[in-house]
Amino acid sequence: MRTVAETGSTNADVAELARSGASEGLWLRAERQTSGKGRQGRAWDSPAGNLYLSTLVRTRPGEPSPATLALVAAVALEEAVALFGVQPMLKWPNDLLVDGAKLSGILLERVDDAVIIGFGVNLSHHPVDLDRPATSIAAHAPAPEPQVFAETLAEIFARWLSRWRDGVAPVRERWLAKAHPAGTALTARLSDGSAIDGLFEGLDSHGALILRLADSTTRVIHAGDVFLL
Ligand SMILES: O=C(O)CCCC[C@@H]1SC[C@@H]2NC(=O)N[C@@H]21
Repeated sequence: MRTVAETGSTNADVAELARSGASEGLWLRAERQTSGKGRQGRAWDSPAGNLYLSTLVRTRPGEPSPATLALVAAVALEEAVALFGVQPMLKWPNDLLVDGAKLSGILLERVDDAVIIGFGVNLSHHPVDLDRPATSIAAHAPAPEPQVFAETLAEIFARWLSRWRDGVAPVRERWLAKAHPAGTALTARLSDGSAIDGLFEGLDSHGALILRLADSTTRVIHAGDVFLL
């Protein structure tokens, strides 16, 4: 694992390395980021003390849908966090929540056949944002050292990645076991600003969210933000 004191974004760095032919298995951790990227074009505040870590997966023909790597990342992170004494709940697509507050974020980006996966985890502190409540491991248990957490996560991720290559089913099952139950009321906010209310029905084979709407039809959501009602 490579560690740097500071960079703009570990995802941007790993994307650059992927373009120049870097192999799968590369991990890059920064102690802080100056231009951390979140989902949906948001910024990810990245002061020292928390985890900023990215890796790269090279996808191959015949493997499960690359979009389902979001589930691999989420189940690996959930397992790592639980090892440090905090039991989070997964929220689609790959947020970890503790008592409804966001503990971490995962950002997936495509570069040709590579998928860059970036993990941001609030280990020792969290941003205060009344619209989007956040929390940290430190708020519930002793905060791990970022390097120790990073190495633990990399090991667990490798295990889930290899299971995923044999088929997405066990990853999907694990995700569902750790997520909000079927029937949970959710609002999905799409990138065009529209919002859809529905009940959580499950995940399709690409890991997309299936919502049961009030008129009993289902709607498949591929990208967006989801809020628990
Ligand atoms: O918005 C989210 O929930 C996703 C946040 C992802 C943040 C991580 S921190 C490490 C990696 N580098 C980035 O610039 N972003 C991801």
